[in-house]
Amino acid sequence: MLSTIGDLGEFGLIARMTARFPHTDDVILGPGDDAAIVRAPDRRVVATTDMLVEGRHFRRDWSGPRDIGHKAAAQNFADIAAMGARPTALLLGFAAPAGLPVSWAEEFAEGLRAECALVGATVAGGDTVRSDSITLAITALGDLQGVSAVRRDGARPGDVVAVIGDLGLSAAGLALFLADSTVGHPECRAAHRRPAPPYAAGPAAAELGATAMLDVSDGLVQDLGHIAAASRVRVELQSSALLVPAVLSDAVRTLTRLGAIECAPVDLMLAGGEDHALAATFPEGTVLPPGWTVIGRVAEGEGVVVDGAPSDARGWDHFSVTS
Ligand SMILES: Nc1ncnc2c1ncn2[C@@H]1O[C@H](COP(=O)(O)OP(=O)(O)OP(=O)(O)O)[C@@H](O)[C@H]1O
Ligand SMILES: Cc1ncc(C[n+]2csc(CCOP(=O)(O)O)c2C)c(N)n1
Ligand SMILES: [Mg+2]
Ligand SMILES: [Mg+2]
Ligand SMILES: [Mg+2]
Repeated sequence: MLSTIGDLGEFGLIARMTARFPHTDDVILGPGDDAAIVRAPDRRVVATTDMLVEGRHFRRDWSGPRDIGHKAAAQNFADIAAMGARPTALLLGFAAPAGLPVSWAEEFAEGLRAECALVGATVAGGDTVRSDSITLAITALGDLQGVSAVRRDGARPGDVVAVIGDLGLSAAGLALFLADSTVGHPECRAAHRRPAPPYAAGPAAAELGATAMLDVSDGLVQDLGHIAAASRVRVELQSSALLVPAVLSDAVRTLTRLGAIECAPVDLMLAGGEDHALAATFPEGTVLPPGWTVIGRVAEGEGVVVDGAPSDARGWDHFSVTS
C-alpha cells in the first residue's frame, strides 16, 4: 500500500524532506534547531516571501511534485535577483493533507533542492503542518554582495527600459492546460510548470547601474506600473521591440483554433505572468550584456503606455473577478 505522510508523522516527514538539503557555506545552522543561522556577508539581508496555494497557483494534475518544488523556489529567488542580490537560503512552510503520498513530498523536496542548486542556496528550515490542501509558503534570503539594491523607485526620465527572460510562455502553457489540450507545445507547458528566471542577470544589472528592477510575476505592463508609480515616471513601451518566440506563436495559433483565446502572441507577452523575467531601467547609454532587449523608455508623467496609448493589458490580481 502507498505510504502517506500521515503514516510517517510530522517528525518522520521533516526528517525525510530535510535529508535532501545539502550543507552550504551560507547556512551555519540548518534544519533541526529552533531557528536557522544564515551568514550575511554583506550585513544587509534581502528577504522575501511568496506562497503557492493548490488550485490557485498549481494543480496536481498539471504539474508533478518536482515541478512544484522548482516553481516554489524559482518565484522566490526571482524576487531576490530582482533586488540585485544572490539567493543564500530558503525557509519552507509546508502544509498538506495526511493522505499525501510520501513520494510526493520527497519529489517536491527534490525539485526544491535542484532549483536551490542553480543559485547555490539551500533550505535552512521551515514548518510542517496538516491541512486540507497543499499550501507552500516560502521565504528566501539573499546577499547583496556589496552592490546597491535595485529598488522600484529609482527610474528616471531618459532611462531605457529592458527585459531579460521569457515572457508569455507560462501564460500560453496555462491557457493550454485550461483548454484541456493534452498534446503539443511542450516548451510553453514546461515554462508554466517550471519558470526559468534569469537569476544571474539580477546582480549583473545592479553592477551595471540599473535604476529600477522587478521580476515579472503578474504581467509586464502591470508590473512596470509598479515601477512607474514608485518612481513617479511614465514608462513608454514599444510592442514591436518584443521579440515573439516561434514556440509562443505556435501555441497561440493552437489556442486560437481551440477558441481558448482571442489575442496576439505579443498580448500574452504584455499581460501574462509567472515567467519571472526581469524588467529593469538603465541610464541612457548603458551597454547592456547579451540577453537584454530594450523595449522602451522612461519619460516624465505617470502610468504605462504601449505604442503611445494607455494599455488594456490586464495582469494578475488574486482578488479580481476573472482570476
Ligand atoms: N500580507 C502582506 N504583508 C506585508 N507585506 C506584504 C503582504 N503582501 C504583500 N506584501 C508586500 O507588498 C509588496 C508587493 O507584493 P507582491 O506580492 O505584489 O510582490 P512580488 O512578490 O514581487 O510579486 P508576486 O507575488 O506577484 O510574485 C512587496 O513588498 C510585499 O512584501
Ligand atoms: C491552477 C492555476 N490557475 C491559475 C494560475 C495562474 N496564476 C496564478 S497566480 C498568478 C500570478 C502570480 O502569482 P503571485 O502573485 O501569487 O505570485 C497566475 C498567472 C495558475 N498558475 N494555476
Ligand atoms: Mg509576492
Ligand atoms: Mg517580484
Ligand atoms: Mg502577484
